[in-house]
Amino acid sequence: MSSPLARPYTPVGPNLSIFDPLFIGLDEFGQPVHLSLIYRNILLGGEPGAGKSSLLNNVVGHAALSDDTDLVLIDGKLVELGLWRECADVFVGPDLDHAIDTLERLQKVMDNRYEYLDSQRRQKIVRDDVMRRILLAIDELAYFSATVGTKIEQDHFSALNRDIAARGRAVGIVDASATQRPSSDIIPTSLRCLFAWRWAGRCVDDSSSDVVLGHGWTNRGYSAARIDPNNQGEGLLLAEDGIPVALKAAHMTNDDIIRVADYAASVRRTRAANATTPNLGAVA
Ligand SMILES: Nc1ncnc2c1ncn2[C@@H]1O[C@H](COP(=O)(O)OP(=O)(O)OP(=O)(O)O)[C@@H](O)[C@H]1O
Repeated sequence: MSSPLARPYTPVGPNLSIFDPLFIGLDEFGQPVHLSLIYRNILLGGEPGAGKSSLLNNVVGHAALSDDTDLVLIDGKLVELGLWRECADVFVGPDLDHAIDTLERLQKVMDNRYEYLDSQRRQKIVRDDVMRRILLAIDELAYFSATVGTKIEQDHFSALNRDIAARGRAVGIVDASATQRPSSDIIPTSLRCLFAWRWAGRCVDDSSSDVVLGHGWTNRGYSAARIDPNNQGEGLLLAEDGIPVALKAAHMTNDDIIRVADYAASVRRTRAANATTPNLGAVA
């Protein structure tokens, strides 16, 4: 089986699919790096300013231009993903109750989809399935799991996110979570292991880098603490079956994002107006 990193071709939007490879940046030789999101989750970690939100915007941008994908965006800072609000089926700002309510509904969608697959004697959705794919993007994870609300609410949020990351992939739900607090309480091993893709931007120390990439990578010579703090967007990208590769993340300026988001929103409005089939996976 070829590596998901090796897929060479991405069509031009708006006919993108979340099944198509996502262009995510350049490797240390200046070569484009693509990755496949479907059936996988992506975790982004690193110190403030490392470039996580910028990279997450690439992920959301690809999904926004993907005709088969709904967006569920949860943004503790409101402004990191806020430019995609018009494209989103659900947009959650710094509101833990709303975030929990949204994840509970997503969990229900996930359960319904499993019942449907079971009734069809199938294990996972495929490209020509009627079920729409869903991107769940969360920035900043720690805001909801450790900062606001009570411990019970935070744990409930974390449990929901973990369940969706664990069971959502086969039913077309991709979880992309970012945090500037890569510590074991925010990203326990049990959560990290659910993310096939992990990108560590500049980290304050080796142990933070290992929290994102996995224990032992620093000892093998891969630590995001060695990244120049002035080199924003530079990081180490790890696929589940590989070794970390240096990646300079693709970067969209604010104006770029506004242009892409406005275009994607208008395509989505047109599609919704012309829709003839019900949306089986709607979370809105
Ligand atoms: N790939 C990139 N190429 C060039 N510049 C970048 C790149 N990524 C980020 N930057 C620059 O770094 C700044 C901070 O990036 P970003 O907001 O993505 O960091 P962050 O890790 O999300 O920080 P925080 O945790 O504080 O939100 C951006 O405003 C941009 O100027």
